[in-house]
Amino acid sequence: MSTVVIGAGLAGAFAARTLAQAGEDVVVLEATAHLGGRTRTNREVLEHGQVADLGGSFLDIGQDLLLEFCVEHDITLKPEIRMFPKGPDARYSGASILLGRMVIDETRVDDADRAMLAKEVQEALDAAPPGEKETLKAWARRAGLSPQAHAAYVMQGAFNPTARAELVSSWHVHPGDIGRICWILADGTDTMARVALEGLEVRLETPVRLVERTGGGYRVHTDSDVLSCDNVVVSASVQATRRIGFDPVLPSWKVEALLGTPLSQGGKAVAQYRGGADIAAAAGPSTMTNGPVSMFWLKQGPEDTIIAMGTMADTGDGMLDDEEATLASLDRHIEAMTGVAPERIAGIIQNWTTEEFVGGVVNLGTGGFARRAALGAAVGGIHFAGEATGEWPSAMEGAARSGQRVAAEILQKRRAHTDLTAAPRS
Ligand SMILES: Cc1cc2nc3c(=O)[nH]c(=O)nc-3n(C[C@H](O)[C@H](O)[C@H](O)COP(=O)(O)OP(=O)(O)OC[C@H]3O[C@@H](n4cnc5c(N)ncnc54)[C@H](O)[C@@H]3O)c2cc1C
Repeated sequence: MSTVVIGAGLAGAFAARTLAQAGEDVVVLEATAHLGGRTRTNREVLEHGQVADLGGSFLDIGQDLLLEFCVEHDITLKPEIRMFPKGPDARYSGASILLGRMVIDETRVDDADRAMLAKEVQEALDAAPPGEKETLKAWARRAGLSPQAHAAYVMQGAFNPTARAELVSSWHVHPGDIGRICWILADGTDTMARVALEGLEVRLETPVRLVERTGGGYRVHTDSDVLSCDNVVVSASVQATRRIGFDPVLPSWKVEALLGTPLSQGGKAVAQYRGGADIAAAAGPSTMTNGPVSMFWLKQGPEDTIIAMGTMADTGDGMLDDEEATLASLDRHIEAMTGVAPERIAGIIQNWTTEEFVGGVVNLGTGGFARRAALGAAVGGIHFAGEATGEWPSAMEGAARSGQRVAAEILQKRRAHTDLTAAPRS
């Protein structure tokens, strides 16, 4: 066997697929019982065969590798959703996000108030734009926003769940290069990894414990097996990579990069309701809130059902471990939008903070490109993929591209070796 890929998330799936297509022998070892990693989809809990995406769900404009992959493999994308409207001057910005539907303290902010808040924020953005690394809170203070505009501006940071929304860098919402046009996968986000891994050898519930260098290659240790190979692809999150043993130990620059790269913390809540048409009409494509569900969006299903999916920051208040309390809060947010207590028929929440083989949500670009380069650099025949390792920051596209990158590294090395051994001796 030539390559062992650790992890069946998008990075591992795209690495394995690219290698296999080039004729390499590949085995994928996945710690959990699921394909897709942080694009996990639950198919058991919701009624009418509806799927619950527990991790990544939006393919945003610019995620071209994955969008093309979906088109090529007949993976159905739901029609485009504009999560956030354009601002008054046709820009997407921290202010235009505020033009979307909004619930603060479980009370709907009416349209006139929202427009006032957005105007106040837009004027402040024009007068004193935030610095690239300035946090939402720091800028809101510097700009002298009113208390309500401050609250509304800062709560946007929790949209891509993070423990301390106010400490997210302004870069994440201004300029708003997120949520311009998004697509959701009709059959669940994990469909991409499932399709990419079709026909490949994948061993589920097989956590890798140790990667050991031998004379000419590597031995990969699981609880029940030791696999020998020429190359290893590590596609686990930074948190999960820290738990894998390496013998000899990884060089200090790699360890420092792994230790210095935080993941945001949080999860996802998904609830299914009756009365879908009324909820859709009142709530619009997406609603921002000041928690515990930071933002939710809707997907209509059969028989007038509707699914609300929301991201949750882990603020340490225990909500991510309290399914009923979290779903009840989502109910109250829907009620705030519609004026009627909704009839919930199913629900599920996913805590990524405590997920053993992930340990968080995403790397929010806090590392900078120097750290990304160190995270992605190979150590001998050990190649590192994953959303935190590529130029594309912290998203499904970044993960998939990083998988292709490590596959190219391995194939190039293989070609160079073949050329060398085939070269005539002079
Ligand atoms: C709640 C949430 C919402 C998100 N929303 C979006 C979104 O809307 N759009 C978007 O583009 N991105 C989104 N993301 C981010 C996106 O899902 C991730 O960036 C991407 O899926 C990461 O893929 P990956 O392959 O790098 O890592 P992972 O998906 O973490 O895959 C790594 C795999 O390695 C396995 N593993 C770890 N350790 C071991 C071991 N020792 N042995 C064997 N296997 C191991 C893990 O179980 C996992 O399956 C979201 C993420 C979350 C959690």
